[in-house]
Amino acid sequence: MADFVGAVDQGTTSTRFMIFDHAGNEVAKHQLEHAQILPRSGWVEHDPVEIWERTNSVIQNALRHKNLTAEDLAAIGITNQRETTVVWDPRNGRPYYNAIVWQDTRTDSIAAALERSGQGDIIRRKAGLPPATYFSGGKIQWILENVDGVREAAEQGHALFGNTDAWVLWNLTGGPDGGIHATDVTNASRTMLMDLETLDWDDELLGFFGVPRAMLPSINPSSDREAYGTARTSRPLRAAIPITGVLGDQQAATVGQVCYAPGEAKNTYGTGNFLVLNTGTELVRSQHGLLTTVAYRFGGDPAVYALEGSIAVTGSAVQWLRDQMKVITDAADSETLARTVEDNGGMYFVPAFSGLFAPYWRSDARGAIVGLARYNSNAHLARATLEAICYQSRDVVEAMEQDSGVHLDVLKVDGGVTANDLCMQIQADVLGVPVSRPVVAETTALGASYAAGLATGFWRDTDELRTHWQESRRWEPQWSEDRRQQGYADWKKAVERTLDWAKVE
Ligand SMILES: Nc1ncnc2c1ncn2[C@@H]1O[C@H](COP(=O)(O)OP(=O)(O)O)[C@@H](O)[C@H]1O
Ligand SMILES: O=P(O)(O)OC[C@H](O)CO
Repeated sequence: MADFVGAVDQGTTSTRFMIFDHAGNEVAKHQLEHAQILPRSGWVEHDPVEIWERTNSVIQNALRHKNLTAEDLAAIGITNQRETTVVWDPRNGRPYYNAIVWQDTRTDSIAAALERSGQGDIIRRKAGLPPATYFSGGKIQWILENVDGVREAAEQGHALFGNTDAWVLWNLTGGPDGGIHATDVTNASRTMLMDLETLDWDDELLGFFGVPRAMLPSINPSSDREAYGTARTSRPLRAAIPITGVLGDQQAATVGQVCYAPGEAKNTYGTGNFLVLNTGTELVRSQHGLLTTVAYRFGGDPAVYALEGSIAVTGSAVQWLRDQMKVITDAADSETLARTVEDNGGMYFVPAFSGLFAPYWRSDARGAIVGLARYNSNAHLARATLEAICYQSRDVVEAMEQDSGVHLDVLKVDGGVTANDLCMQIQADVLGVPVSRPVVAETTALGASYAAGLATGFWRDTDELRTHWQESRRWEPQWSEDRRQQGYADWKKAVERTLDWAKVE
């Protein structure tokens, strides 16, 4: 009898494999980073072969470290960085080009042209998304137009598209030897190619980007007994394990944070930040710069939708302090350094490296540090970086409250940055509501395991999953209302200064 469920979490900076027991406790984990390839300003790529090799290694290592075998796993889930686009040749498994990452802005002229032609409004209505560099449609178009031979190959069925879920799934299920080409509704809802009502690829949308249907994976529920087949490759599992859960990482975190009722929300702090609010089985169309997206679909149940506030740069601003500016040597040092000052010393940092995502959607924005005086130091910059993470989250919380009428009485958080105690305290201060982190902080992998385990009966239903959630830490707001209001007003002024900077053709 298999006592555990496993999940691959293929993220922007790393890939991990995690194993959970029946009570949702972490049993094993292995994680490996992959290279961030930055060929030009605004371009961000990953090597899909490296990602697949890392996936293999983390599965093997997580099992080996705990003396487990594949037979100990009842099922596997896959969750992934969304939108990041891989196009490969199914005859040999070779990618035609590096994966174009969600943060990459090379498709800004494609997005601008969609807006100019009026097609942007059709994309908003059908796909629930503003035309932006963020989503997969423009990235596929770019590969079709710029990589020799791919368009012809795609028309003949020799080029497959997938986000990294589909790439990992295809490889795990046999690769060129019968690999399954499939994705789930949550990933498909991030392409600008799927109609949110029919939950199918839409010919009009495919036409906007010139994407042949033959390259697209089948769209399936996020939790499904049949669609994703079994992991049967000799490596890394050496046994046939059913793959029964697939969903985008932010939707997986929503499932892991047990946000199963309309009005429940979570905010994940990783490379970027992603606030997701469950809106139930009704589509809510944002009037304030949020995305309408699919939260999850379990088996034959109706799809559950969400409003999402996606922020491109949060934890990656801390990486920038470390790698580019050499202000710190480790992400955790951002806290130590920021604690040496009382406040930001008047300095605001808006890390609009990829333009601004929600709620602004301005690809012409670029990063700015404003309010500088000779008094300011590295410590103020560290503090301003943590504040930027929190103010950007306030921007999307405000938009969410305006769109949905839901007023949060507590913000559920998770992700790498939540290890930063000062940042979480600032978040409570900036929002004026408590911030709460669960015991299992790896909610993304947990949610993918839940999706997989629900399909096989390892877990009965979402009521059972709810009983697993436990708070580990809570931060209460401490700022006065005056300080909160003044700080936010200054932040909004700083955001204004970043706009209309980059030239979009
Ligand atoms: N103590 C910390 N303080 C601030 N940021 C941190 C800290 N620890 C990790 N991070 C940031 O968290 C991010 C990684 O979080 P993770 O949830 O693993 O992200 P992802 O899933 O996007 O790869 C990195 O951008 C890193 O800079
Ligand atoms: O891999 P993460 O955690 O940075 O998440 C990336 C998002 O899915 C992008 O939409």
